[in-house]
Amino acid sequence: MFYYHIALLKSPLSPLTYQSEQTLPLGTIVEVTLSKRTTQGVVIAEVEKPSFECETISLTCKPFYPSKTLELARFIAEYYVCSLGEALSLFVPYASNALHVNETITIEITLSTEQQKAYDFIEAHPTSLLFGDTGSGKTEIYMKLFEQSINEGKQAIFLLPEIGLTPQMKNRLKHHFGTHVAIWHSKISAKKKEQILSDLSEGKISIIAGTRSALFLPLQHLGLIVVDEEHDESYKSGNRPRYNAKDLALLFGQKIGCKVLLGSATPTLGSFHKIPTFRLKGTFFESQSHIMYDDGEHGLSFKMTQAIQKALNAKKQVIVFLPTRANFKYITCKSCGANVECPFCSVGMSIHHNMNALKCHYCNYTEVIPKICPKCGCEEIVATRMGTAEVSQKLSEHFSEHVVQQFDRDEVRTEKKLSEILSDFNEHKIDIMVGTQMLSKGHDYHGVGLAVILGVDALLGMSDFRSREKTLALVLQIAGRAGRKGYGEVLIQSKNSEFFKQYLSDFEQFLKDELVFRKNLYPPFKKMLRLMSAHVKDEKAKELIDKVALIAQSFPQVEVVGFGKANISKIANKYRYELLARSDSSKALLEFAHAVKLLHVEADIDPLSFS
Ligand SMILES: Nc1ncnc2c1ncn2[C@@H]1O[C@H](COP(=O)(O)OP(=O)(O)OP(=O)(O)O)[C@@H](O)[C@H]1O
Ligand SMILES: [Zn+2]
Repeated sequence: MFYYHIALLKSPLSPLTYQSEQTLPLGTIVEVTLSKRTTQGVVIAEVEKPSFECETISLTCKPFYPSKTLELARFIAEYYVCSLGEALSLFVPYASNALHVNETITIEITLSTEQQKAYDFIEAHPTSLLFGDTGSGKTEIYMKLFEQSINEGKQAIFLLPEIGLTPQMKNRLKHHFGTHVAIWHSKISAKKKEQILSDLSEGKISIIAGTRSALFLPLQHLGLIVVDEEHDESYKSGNRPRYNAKDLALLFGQKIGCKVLLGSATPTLGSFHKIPTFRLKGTFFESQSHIMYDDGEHGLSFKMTQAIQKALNAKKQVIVFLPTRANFKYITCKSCGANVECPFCSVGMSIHHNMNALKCHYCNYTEVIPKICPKCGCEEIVATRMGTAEVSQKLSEHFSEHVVQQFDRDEVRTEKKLSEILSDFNEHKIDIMVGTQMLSKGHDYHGVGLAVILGVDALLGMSDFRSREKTLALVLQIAGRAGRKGYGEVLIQSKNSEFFKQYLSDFEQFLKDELVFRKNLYPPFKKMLRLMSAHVKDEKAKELIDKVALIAQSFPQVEVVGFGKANISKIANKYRYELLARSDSSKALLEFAHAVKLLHVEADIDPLSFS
């Protein structure tokens, strides 16, 4: 009889011991029973006969995890504080009979002299950062790298924040690489996924373009990972394991020996600080942009409608950005000052006029818009902080001859609708597009003459040490959608125009100044860890975080920055508390995280969100 440690897939449990009559290679996927239920696990180690009775492995499966994957999963389990089974579950296993086909291809792109310099720099560095302005032509450089990768008989992964949002990118890839490229994201159908996996194992696919989960596909000849828009927070998983695909790409690069390229017009401070950087300046096409400010109250101002009118007169298109969905973010009582809150979350609910309802954006709870303040009974309650639906409506009324389109998650619910809107926009069937963050995601349209940016002061004022970096990056990305070819204007509504004036034309200077500000306090100089407790009973959640704080005392190298109620102290009826810790030593921080083995407490290493 042989004995093995089995990591149970998708289970938070530590590996368990099972027996087998035949020897099994490490990485074999097996079926075992646990409390009378059949479940899948992975053979991770052969062990001595244990002193207790153990159950027999019931079945072995064909697909398997190679030793490299086991090694990467071990790192993920250690670093992101999860079980090995959970870490392995991220990966798609390998088929046993994978083939490889060598092909050569030529694509029709000629790089400019500057682009070629960037390309040579990337070729010369195993890991690099392409810090290229919006519209500078980063994408074309990636395409050339993919061409080279195919011609070397290697495979490449092209990570994008939300490929679903950019059908344009899909078209560019398909145009150059045809069936050599496959698109992968969590919303493609199971059937389609199966087809891609089968094509992969037959060696038909050389490039996988997709969201963060694409990193875990079985690629035997991986030679290159490109992480586009590396600053984008959607690379970080919001669930356990809370990994960051960008950081994992860098790790995979080291462990597998493949090349890694990060690209962005607004790189994160961490990447800029650590990684050899090529600076690609200016736009590929001749273009010129003019930035204007409006320091009025939040809402549509005369200056704004004038600027829009001017762009429309010049037959240009306009994009209007706001960080808020719905008609209004809050409904506020004039007497007691309170926002009407969700009964299950400690957040104000938003007004959606099309449903005549108040809706919670955290748990989706919906109720009728009240006529009086539920707290004090006062009859004067007013809507505050305009959202996309309201601005769209106002602009449609004001510019009734023109087509206005709302562009956010409420309006764009399917991929079909998304491509329709974007292709209408491309064909200039839409004059004004009003949207949320979705507007900032790498769209390349040549007709946009004006970008209007609203509501950024609220983002700048968030209690997050990264709020300056995040807000500036967002504004730059949106501004970068205007005037990609020819003349473009940007109008920013803000009372912080000094800040934007100083840095919008020089993000690099911002990064340098920010490094000074973060020194000795925050990443990239310190490591951070956030521990969160959540429970239906308030006192239980608090008790848990108190326990965590007590455990922290045994780790002298770990500094507790603070602990107590989370920013949003209740979501979906669960009370939330948090502890924020930092350290110079990654090792000490992880030891502390692993020492906190409490049910209902979750660890988030290198946290990006503090809400
Ligand atoms: N070498 C080239 N030959 C022809 N067209 C190019 C070349 N490089 C860039 N372009 C064109 O310039 C425009 C901007 O390039 P691209 O979209 O690659 O910029 P980007 O750096 O990815 O921008 P962003 O950061 O805003 O997404 C595109 O329309 C692209 O097709
Ligand atoms: Zn709610």
